[in-house]
Amino acid sequence: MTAKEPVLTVDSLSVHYATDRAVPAVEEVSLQIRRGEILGLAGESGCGKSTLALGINHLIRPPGYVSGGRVTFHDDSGEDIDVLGLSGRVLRTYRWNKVSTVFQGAMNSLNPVIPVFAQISDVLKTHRPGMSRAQRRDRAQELFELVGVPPSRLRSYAHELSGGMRQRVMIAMALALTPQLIIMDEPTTALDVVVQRGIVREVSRLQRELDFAVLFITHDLPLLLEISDRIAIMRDGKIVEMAGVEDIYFATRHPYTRQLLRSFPSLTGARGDFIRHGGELDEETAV
Ligand SMILES: Nc1ncnc2c1ncn2[C@@H]1O[C@H](COP(=O)(O)OP(=O)(O)OP(=O)(O)O)[C@@H](O)[C@H]1O
Repeated sequence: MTAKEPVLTVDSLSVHYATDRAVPAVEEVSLQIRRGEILGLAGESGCGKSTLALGINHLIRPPGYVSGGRVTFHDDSGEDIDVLGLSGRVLRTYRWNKVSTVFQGAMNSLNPVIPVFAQISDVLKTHRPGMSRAQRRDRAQELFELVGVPPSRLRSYAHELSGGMRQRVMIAMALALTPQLIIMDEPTTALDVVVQRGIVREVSRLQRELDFAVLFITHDLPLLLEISDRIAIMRDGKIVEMAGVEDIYFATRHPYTRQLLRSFPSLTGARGDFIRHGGELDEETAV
């Protein structure tokens, strides 16, 4: 299996919201996420990024509905899974085992009355019933170390952790079952810039170490230029451009992408120094 093979294919996916004024939130979107890559998805608020993420997870709820298209997960076993055809237990297993998601504000979705260890342990208990308590504890400890949270915090409750630590715990949970793809929808928006950058670096490092693919969604194009292999630009429900990071930055073909790039003044500084080159972040310029 090579790095260039797709892990997920979205084919002409359309999602509408049946409100008073019908909203076509995602319109005939086609894209592929390749094994082991970070695909950035950028676009201004309301362009349909979160709806696309929900669609990929088969999580669209009324008044939303999928009006057309397919989502296919290409499992590393060689099996192709028709995601929109899954339901019940098989769908739940797919969501944690194959593809996991860190949603916007997810750090507030930790249960406040249960220590974080028990929450990670629950995921393992449900999906890996053969694991003993000691194995679950060891795995939780290993996951905490991976995401940079001292394992001594395993007994903590969510309110005892900083926002950044809570988000790291959410990322640890998303990694728990070694999924092949992690979808991150504005995972750091609620955090201050320094903490945000720390977490994004961690995600980038983990991705290189563990080789899962990431769909990283944000309106923060400079951030995507730092961490992505390729970037898709979304506008009014459609993907208007998709290309490698350097092509997006130096040779964008689309006027809307140019407009988005111009809207970030910091991008007019040291030109392109912060772009991801061969998977390495430039530590000095990637502030
Ligand atoms: N539950 C809903 N009911 C009706 N319309 C919705 C619903 N959720 C989203 N929409 C509409 O669908 C469109 C796309 O919204 P979506 O949240 O997917 O965009 P987004 O790019 O993720 O925005 P943001 O960056 O602000 O999260 C918007 O016009 C939004 O108002």
